[in-house]
Parts: sequence; C-alpha cells; structure tokens
Amino acid sequence: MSPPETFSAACTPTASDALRERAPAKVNLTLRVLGRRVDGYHELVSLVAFAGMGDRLELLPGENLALTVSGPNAAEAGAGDENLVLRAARHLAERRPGLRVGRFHLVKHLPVAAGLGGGSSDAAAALRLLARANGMRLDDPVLHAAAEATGSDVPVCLAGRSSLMSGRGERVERVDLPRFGLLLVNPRLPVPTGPVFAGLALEPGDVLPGPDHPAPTRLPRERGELVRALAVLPNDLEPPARRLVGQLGAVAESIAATPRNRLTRMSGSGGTFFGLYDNCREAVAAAKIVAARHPGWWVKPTVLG
Ligand SMILES: C[C@](O)(CO)[C@H](O)COP(=O)(O)OP(=O)(O)OC[C@H]1O[C@@H](n2ccc(N)nc2=O)[C@H](O)[C@@H]1O
Ligand SMILES: Nc1ncnc2c1ncn2[C@@H]1O[C@H](COP(=O)(O)OP(=O)(O)OP(=O)(O)O)[C@@H](O)[C@H]1O
Repeated sequence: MSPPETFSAACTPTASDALRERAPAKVNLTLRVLGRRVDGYHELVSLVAFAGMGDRLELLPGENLALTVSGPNAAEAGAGDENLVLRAARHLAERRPGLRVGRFHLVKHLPVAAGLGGGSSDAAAALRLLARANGMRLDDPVLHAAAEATGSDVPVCLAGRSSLMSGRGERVERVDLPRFGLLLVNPRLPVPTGPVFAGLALEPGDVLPGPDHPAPTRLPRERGELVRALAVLPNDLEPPARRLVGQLGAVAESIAATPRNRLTRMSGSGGTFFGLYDNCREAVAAAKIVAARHPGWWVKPTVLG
C-alpha cells in the first residue's frame, strides 16, 4: 500500500510564481560636480536617463534570503553577501520588521564597474520586487531610505525614469526627455568609482565656482535643441577617468567617428561611453562599425528613454 498522500509540495513556490523586474542601464547625460561635502561625498547634479537594455531580476518570495546569478557578466558581479541585490534587501529588512524576502535570481548582462549603474539598478529592482511581495507602495519612505543606504545611484534607479539627480544622488526630480537611439561601448576595462572621484582632488568643504545646470523645466523637449544644450554640459568625471585609464580616449573617438552621431560622452564614472542618434536604426549601424573595428569591446545598440 502506498503511504498516505501529504500534499506537502502543493503550496511550494515554483519558478512560475516568480516576480520579475528589469534593471536597465543608467546613463548620465550630464554630470556636474559642484563641490565636496564634509562627509567626503561629492555634491552633484546629473541628468540621468535609462536604456532599453539591462539586467533582469526575479524573486521567488519566501522566508530565506538567497541569490543566484547567471548571464555573461555573472562572475564579475558575484552572488556573495556584497552583491547590491542582497545589500538592498538587508537594508529594507532592517527598516521593515517581518519583511517577506525570498530567492533572487539575477541575469547579469551589464558590465560591472562600467558607469552604467548596473549594481545600483539591480538593487533598485530588488527593492521594487520586495515592495510587490510585501504590498508596499513604491513611494513608501522606507523603500527610499533603503535605496539611499544602499548607494548613491540607487534612488534614481528606484525612480527608473529620466530624472535630474542632485545632492549625493538622493534628490530625484522627474524630467521628460525625447527618445534617442543609443550606442553603449565599454572597452572591458573596469573603472572603480572611488578613485575617479578622488582624481578631482577636492577637499571636504570645497565648493566649485561656476558649474551650473538648467532646472528640469528649462531643458528643451525637442531632440535637436536638447542635444545643443547637452553639448555644453559635460561629465566632470570624464577627465579624471581618462587620466586613470588611458585607453578611454580611443572609445570616445570610435563613437564620435560614426555617421549621424549627435553626442558622444562618458556615463557616470566610466569607462562606458555612449553615443546619441536620432533613432535606434542609426545606433545599430554605428554599433556594426565600432564592433567590426574593436571585436573585444562590449558594444550595444539600443534606445534611450
Ligand atoms: C558616478 C555616479 O554613478 C553618477 O551617477 C554616482 O555618483 C556613483 O554612485 P554609486 O556607484 O552608487 O556610488 P556609491 O557606491 O555610493 O559610492 C562609491 C564611491 O564613490 C564616491 N562618491 C560617490 C557618490 C558621490 N556623490 N560622491 C562620491 O564621492 C565615494 O568615494 C564613494 O565611496
Ligand atoms: N549586482 C551587481 N552588479 C554589479 N556590480 C555589483 C553588484 N553587486 C555588487 N557589485 C559591486 O559593485 C561595484 C560597482 O559595480 P557597478 O557595475 O554597479 O558599477 P558602476 O556601473 O560603475 O556604477 P556607478 O555608475 O553607479 O558608479 C563593483 O565593484 C561590483 O563588484
């Protein structure tokens, strides 16, 4: 006689119960450094937008927190305690007793330490998934406190749409931007964020005269006008990043030389550079040229906004 049926597996979550979120690449269209705060962080203002590609994160809700990672850049991101997915989850759990967590699976497409805020976007996706699993609203201040505690780029990634980011990264104002074709190029050389900021050689309390940035409402909505406005608002981290990693100059040149390129610039602390185009088709044509000349580089055409 067969043992009595316990039906024990009936309510065990399966992969099909997983919640899913995208973790898109963050692009800093502009990045002005206004000075250095007494806490050592730099005071910034940056126009941030999100790409049509990035990582993917799943959560199978449950009692125990765990993470597995797959995808082309899984090894570089790692699945240990320091992964920003787990750090964000722990920051939220500390602030929200009884938080239901679970098993995360990250598909890591974005290069690591690349200026695309990959880890920050993964952390923000983790917070959005935990909010869904716990019936929390996305504007819950606890979610925002956990984002801020996880990293400077996590609040803007939690917003997940074009924004003007300021302070250390904690102030985020929504901005409407036109859509662009986008080319992302990374020479597969990781660039650590801390040393790039350190290359500015600012002391705590220093204030830089001059750097100014138009308010969200003063930014043009038309693509051509916006490109002209962006052209005079650089990424202030580009000179120290180029000093740190000499090969970055070649990345910028390769994008700038493509047909119909509207703007070429470094994102975040580098070393990914982006090119803007009027549409995705032009970005694909540019990607083919760059990839043919530099087969070892990470080259992705997509859209922005
Ligand atoms: C360069 C940007 O990606 C632009 O969006 C961000 O400012 C960096 O964001 P992030 O990687 O999330 O940065 P965090 O993990 O908070 O900080 C990494 C390191 O960058 C430096 N850092 C970061 C942000 C900031 N406003 N000032 C800084 O000086 C600090 O040395 C810090 O130790
Ligand atoms: N999920 C993750 N994905 C990528 N890196 C992670 C992750 N979790 C932790 N890290 C660590 O975070 C560091 C920064 O990685 P990330 O790819 O977010 O950098 P970045 O793109 O330069 O970020 P930013 O643009 O915010 O400066 C790396 O040293 C990496 O080891």
